Amino acid sequence: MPVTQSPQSPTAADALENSAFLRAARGESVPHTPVWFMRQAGRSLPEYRAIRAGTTMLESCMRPDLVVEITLQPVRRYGVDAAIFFSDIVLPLKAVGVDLEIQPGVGPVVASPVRSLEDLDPVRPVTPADVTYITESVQELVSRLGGTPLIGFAGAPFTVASYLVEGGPSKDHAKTKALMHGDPKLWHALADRLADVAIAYLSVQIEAGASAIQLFDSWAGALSPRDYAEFVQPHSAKVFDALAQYGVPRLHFGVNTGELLGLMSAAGADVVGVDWRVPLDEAVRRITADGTPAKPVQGNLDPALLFAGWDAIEPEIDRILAEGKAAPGHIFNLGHGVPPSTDPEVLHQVVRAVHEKSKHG
Ligand SMILES: Cc1c2[nH]c(c1CCC(=O)O)Cc1[nH]c(c(CCC(=O)O)c1C)Cc1[nH]c(c(CCC(=O)O)c1C)Cc1[nH]c(c(C)c1CCC(=O)O)C2
Repeated sequence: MPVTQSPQSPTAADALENSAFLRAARGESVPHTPVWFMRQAGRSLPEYRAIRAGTTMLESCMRPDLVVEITLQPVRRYGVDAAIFFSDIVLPLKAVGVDLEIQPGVGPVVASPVRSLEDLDPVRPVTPADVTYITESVQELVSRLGGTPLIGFAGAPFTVASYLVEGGPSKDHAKTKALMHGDPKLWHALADRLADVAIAYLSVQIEAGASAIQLFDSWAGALSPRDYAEFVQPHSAKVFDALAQYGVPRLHFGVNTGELLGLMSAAGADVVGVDWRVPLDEAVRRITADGTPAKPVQGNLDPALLFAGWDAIEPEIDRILAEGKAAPGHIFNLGHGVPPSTDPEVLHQVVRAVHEKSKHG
């Protein structure tokens, strides 16, 4: 097994290995339920808005000074149990020269959407030399974070393909589904290429010291289980298989994936992320329906609840912690990303409550 870079001191390495996040991800007993938030770094934090002023999103992702500071901001403010690397799912494409940008308030926009096999030529996996700033940022973060794990991430083949085929964000993913069914050969070539893109990008992050990885298939919930099984699962499985050699926990998440939880788990995830639509104990039933043993789950407070007041949030935390006990490990999170208008104080209160309520649990 390749040895990932350890933090400098043996005590930090020990604290890291025994962190609540990594223990829960491995299904081991924990001192408290670990908690972090998808999109914990970002516009909800005034210190993020200040440091990002005048720099585009993708430029920021290529500057280690900004990546390190932005990744650390929510860890400092909230005391979350894990940091997530500040980057974006389209960064590895930008890094190899695919013509795209991230438009504020919109998302990734691609200049020449994929329509033919020739359009795949620019879509190639990064080499470490393409992204020295990623290696540098991860190494610096690992040494600064000490006992707090750093989660690396990438976009899964379907979700990244959707941006490349639609040319930008889409509600129905209609062009992507049309390509999938109308030209399966091109679809599989694209998805296979994007599996290699994710493997390369995640390998760089793990080799630089990331303790876990999350594969975001945010938009997979748009697919029927049948389409997911035929057109998507084999490509995501390729990513998980290729990373197994590193031995770090592999998390998998998508929105609206209630019907897909079993298939997404079977793709090779060690931890299954769940949005707010399916209670965690029901998610465990769906994951184990085909006879596979239960595995740790992550989730699943509805981000909309962050605006409902503490009297509404607190019972939801209690419910989610109780339902999470059905799994061999539970990592508390939202059911999707932190909305930009969230009051950071509410997130801080959630972290404190999860820790307090789950102590010795
Ligand atoms: C689908 C997707 C994207 N990017 C990502 C996903 C999968 C996760 C999910 O489902 O939310 C992944 C992502 N993007 C970003 C992170 C940072 C780490 C974290 O979670 O804190 C992560 C994990 C930073 C970002 N990525 C982006 C921002 C906002 C940029 C800004 O601050 O102007 C951030 C902080 C831009 C982006 N990039 C993308 C979108 C939809 C947007 C938002 C567009 C907008 O509303 O402005 C594509």
